[in-house]
Amino acid sequence: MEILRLENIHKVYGKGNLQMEALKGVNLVVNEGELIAIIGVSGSGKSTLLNIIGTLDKASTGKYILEGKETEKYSEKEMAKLRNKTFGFVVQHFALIKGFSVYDNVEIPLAYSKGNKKKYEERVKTMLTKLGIRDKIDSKPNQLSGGQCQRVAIARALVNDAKILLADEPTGALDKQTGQEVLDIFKKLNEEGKTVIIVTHDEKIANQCNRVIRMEDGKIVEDKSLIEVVQ
Ligand SMILES: Nc1ncnc2c1ncn2[C@@H]1O[C@H](COP(=O)(O)OP(=O)(O)OP(=O)(O)O)[C@@H](O)[C@H]1O
Repeated sequence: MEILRLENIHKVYGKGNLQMEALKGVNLVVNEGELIAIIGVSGSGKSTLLNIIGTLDKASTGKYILEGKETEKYSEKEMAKLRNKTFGFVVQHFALIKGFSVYDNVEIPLAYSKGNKKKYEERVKTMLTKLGIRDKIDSKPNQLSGGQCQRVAIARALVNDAKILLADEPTGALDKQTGQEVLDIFKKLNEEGKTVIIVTHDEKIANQCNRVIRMEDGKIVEDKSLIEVVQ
């Protein structure tokens, strides 16, 4: 089932002489439960595309239909709420808050939800257990390895039960083995039903995804399925 659709998306940064077109007419349909890699050289528009998919940024022109509704139709406030419940974000350098414990970092997305504190505490602990870092609950990020930091970031991305995980170079700051372990987590989450989109320039990572989208100069130049998706 379709979860999101981009139609003829263009993204222009800057003004006047300094204009730069980062996306030049991108069309893309993502179905629920896909595991997608977006690859391409530096500057080809991968992060721009991921940020538009995650509604962190807006297209200059074109249509974005998220779960059947045009994103243009949402107010800023509605969009923020929808973003928080739909997307989990993971980035290359983890983006953890240094002075916060692991627990506090993972709890951040819940701070915006109104609900039972006890229930949230259970939810954070469940996520930490799932990611194999329950014993690090009181540690600060500088006491953790890179792989452990990325697990904390993934736990944070999942704590709201996001349907779609968006990861921008999630293995980029990790050694090969730790990067593979992080990819294995994404694969497992995908098997459990999450839709996962990973930006990477590592072909070995991309080749383990079900679908590989190659970007070049702001356009999708290749979109291939590596594994038949059972409908
Ligand atoms: N905020 C911005 N203002 C102006 N230009 C930008 C901005 N963000 C990105 N760009 C430009 O848009 C183009 C696409 O950038 P983008 O970050 O999407 O590429 P990328 O494929 O993700 O690259 P990388 O692999 O290096 O992260 C680049 O030429 C970049 O310089």
